[in-house]
This record gives sequence, structure tokens and C-alpha cells, in this order.
Amino acid sequence: MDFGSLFSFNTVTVAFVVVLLILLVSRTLQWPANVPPGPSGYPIIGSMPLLRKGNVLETFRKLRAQYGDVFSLKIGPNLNVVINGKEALREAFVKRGEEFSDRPGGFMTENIFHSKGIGFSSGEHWKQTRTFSLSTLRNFGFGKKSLESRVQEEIEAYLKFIEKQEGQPYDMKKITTIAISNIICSITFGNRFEYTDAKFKRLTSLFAENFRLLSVGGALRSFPGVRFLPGDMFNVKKLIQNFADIKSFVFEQIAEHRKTYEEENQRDFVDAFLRQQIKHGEDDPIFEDMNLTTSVMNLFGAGTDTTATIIRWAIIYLIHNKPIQDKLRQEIESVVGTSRLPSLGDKPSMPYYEAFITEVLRMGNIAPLSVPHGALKDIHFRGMIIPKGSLIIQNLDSVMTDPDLFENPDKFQPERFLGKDGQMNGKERTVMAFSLGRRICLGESLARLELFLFLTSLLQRFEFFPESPDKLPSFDATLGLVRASKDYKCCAVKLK
Ligand code: HEM
Repeated sequence: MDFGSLFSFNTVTVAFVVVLLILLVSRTLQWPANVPPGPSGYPIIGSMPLLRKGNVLETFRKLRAQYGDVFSLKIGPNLNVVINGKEALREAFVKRGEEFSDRPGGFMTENIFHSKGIGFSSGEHWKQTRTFSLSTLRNFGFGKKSLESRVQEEIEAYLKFIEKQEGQPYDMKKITTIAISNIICSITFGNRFEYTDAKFKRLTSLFAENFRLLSVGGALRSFPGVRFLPGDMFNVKKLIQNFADIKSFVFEQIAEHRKTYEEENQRDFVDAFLRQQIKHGEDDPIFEDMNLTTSVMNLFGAGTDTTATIIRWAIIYLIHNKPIQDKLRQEIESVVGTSRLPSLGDKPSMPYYEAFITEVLRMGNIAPLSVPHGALKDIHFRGMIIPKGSLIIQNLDSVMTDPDLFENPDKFQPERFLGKDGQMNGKERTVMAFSLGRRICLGESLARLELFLFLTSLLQRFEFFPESPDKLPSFDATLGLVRASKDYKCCAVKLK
């Protein structure tokens, strides 16, 4: 036995536990008595086991029934406050958006994203970066006709790839992720990659892996010291390495842009950023390189696995519901026909499609706990105190599955969103898939445009079947940063 390594392992572990205990005791002693109610949990780790095993969403439903719309979980030295239900969510994130719109600090925010970019910054820095990014993306056609042709170009390549499978079982996941990622790529870097490009394939798989590894119950947020433990039991080192690789890909792209930059020929998001950098100086905190790098990483991270995951859920629901698939195809045939690709102008005439995608967003429920917000100072809410430093979790799932808002919430029923006149009945406004308030998803209009064009184009050309009649894709999900379907194969048979 190697006693040297045994000694060093034990020393590190003991030191780790001692530091944790000190942190835990000093932190919890500072919490006031009237923090939101919740289970007391185990020593040191608190309620972490509740988040790491079983169905977290089901656990939250039970905790809400027991403790009310605002409950808390102690996890290591952190207090996690969970806000449930339409009313409490609106009260916090819309009416009191100024207090509830920050991101929590912590290792990820500070060491990986340097508290910069769009998704992980707070306060004035976040407001300015978000405003600049949104207006730049709008200039490049976000939610507008000019973006449509970029998306359609990608769809042509995507459909060709699927056609090549000749109706044989294929895995939707990789190709859909790459196609959606290419759209962000063309907006940020001005170009798309071939589906066979090894570097790009690796980049998308790094993002996908990190989406899976990052979860609300992840060890890194509450116990950042686990990265110093021998081995990589919590996949923390993997996560950090993946982010480092992604960062160097983005650095390379920025360096390339700088070399070929021309003021009068603005190609993409990076160019728009560089133009401001030249104007404001490289030290301006909003236009310096790290803010650009993290913003680009946020756009890729948030804009790829989300939309691609919803498309995969949509195909599962189509395969399980042949009559819905037929009805959608009838609508596409009567509004668009078969001689051209669907376009945004067709959307207002396709309410059944709109109802279908709203139901996929509700039941696919891909961001059931959104992205954590944080209390940067003590917040007084409904007679309780959410102490400074708490993580605030938006339980969007509590709305998506609320039987008072959606009758038989476990049933897939696009019709629930249609009125007697066949038009959308307004209930769609309750589906909070993109979150709510000031931090609402920055890419909602792009995501909706992609979902419309991808799904209508797929259904216009193909009929979807399971891999074999007795092997329907499962509704089971895994919960990382997004709630994703299990991997599955399907057959896309070209329509005559
Ligand atoms: C169906 C697809 C999508 C869903 C369901 C979704 C959902 C969400 C949710 C729940 C949040 C968290 C909001 C919060 O913290 O309160 C978010 C944030 C964000 N999303 Fe999306 N998203 C989707 C697609 C996209 C796309 C295509 C982009 C591309 C640009 C994007 C960019 C972002 C960004 C940058 C943020 C951070 C916003 C901020 O912190 O200010 N998302 N999204």
C-alpha cells in the first residue's frame, strides 16, 4: 500500500471537512429566525440528498404542500429559497424585479464567468451588457425577417441530412444540437460549420455535457472546495476543463475577427462588440474582451441545448400522437403547401401549430427550475427574510403542472390553448417556459422563430415513426440544467 498517498488523501479530506464545518457554522449563525420554512436536513450537507436523488420536481411539490409557496432548503453553507406558484413568482420577479433579478455569487459565477457577460452578471454591469446585446441581436435580425433566411439555410442542410437516413432509425440529438448551434454561430461569428467539422462537433458536445453536469443540486455551488479533492467524484474538474476548452475556442474566434475587422462591414455580434471597444477603449468594463467572451459563451450555452431539447421533446410527442401529427401536417399543407419552405409570414394563419408548440413548451418543461437568481442583500418578502447570499430558485414547474391553471396537466392537449373560434385563447400567457420579469430569456424570439421554422419544415417533408412499433421513445427525463428526454432513435419517412 502507498502510505504516502493515503496520508495525503486523508489530510486533504480532514482539512476539507474542518473548513466546511467552520464555514457552515459561521454562515448559518448569521441567518435570522424568520427565514422561509423548510426541512432542517443533515449536519453539514443539509438537504443536499433531497436534490441529488429521485425526482427533484416531485420533492419540491411535496415540500410546497408542507411549507407553502416560499420554502427554503439548507445546503452546506447556503440557503436555497424556492418560490412556487404563479402569484408568488409574479410578486417576486415582476413586481419586485429590482430586488430579485441578480445572479448568486459563487465559484461558477466568479471563477468561470468572472461575474461578466449576460447570464451570470448582476446589477448595472448586467443591465448594460444585456441592453447592448439585445439591441445588437435585434440589429442582426433577432425575431425579424432577415434572420429567417439564415435559419432557412440551416434547415435546408438539416433536412438533407435527415433525408439521407432514408427512413432508417437515427439519433436526433447530435444533428439537431449542431444545427441549432450553427444558427447562434452565424449570428455571433458570421459563419456556420459543416456537420462533419470535428472541432465544432466537439464544442457542441462540451456544452451538452456541461448542461448535463450542472444541476441545482450540483456540488460545486455549495461546496466549491470539492475541486481540490483527489479524483473527480463530483465531475467538477471535468466541468471546469470543459469551460476552459470552450473559452479558448471563443478566444480564437475573437482573435480571428480582430485580424479581419472592417469598420464599414459589420458581419456579426463580435464585430458589433469590437466596434464599441474601439469607440470606448479596451478598458471599458462593458466592452473589454472578457465581457465579450462570456457573453458569447452565454449565447451559445443558453441558445443551443434549450431549443434543441424542445425539438426532441416535440418529436417524442408527435410519435406518440399520430392524430396530432396528421392535424399539424394538414394545417401546413393548407397554409404553405409543399413547393416552398414555411416562413414567418405563415405563422398567424397556423393556430394549431401555435397551440402544439405551446403545449410542448409546457410539458417538455425544459427549464423547470429556471436559472438560479440570488439575493445580493437581505430581502423582506411575505413576512420572511431571504438573507443576503441566498440562492433563489424560480420553480417554473409549479406553474406548468398546476391543475388549477391546466386541467389534467399530465395530458398532452394542444387544444387547451384554443378557443371555440380555433384561435389561441390567451391561456398561453400562463406558460412561463422562458421565465418572467427582467431576466426573462433574452433569446425567446429567436427560440420561437427556430421552433416554428424547424418543426413546420420537418413535418412538411417527413412523417415520424418510432424506431420499431414496440419501441416508443420514453417520456422519462434527466434533470441537469435542462430537463432533457432520454436518448432515442426515430424514423423520418419522406412524404410523397
Ligand atoms: C426553447 C428555448 C429556450 C428556453 C425554454 C429558454 C429558457 C430560459 C430561461 C428559463 C432562462 C432563465 C431566466 C431567468 O434567469 O429568470 C433563460 C435565460 C437566458 N436565455 Fe433562454 N431559453 C431558450 C432559448 C434561448 C435562446 C435561443 C437563446 C439565444 C440567444 C437564449 C439566451 C438566453 C440568455 C442569454 C439568458 C440569460 C438572460 C439573463 O440572465 O439576463 N435562450 N432562458
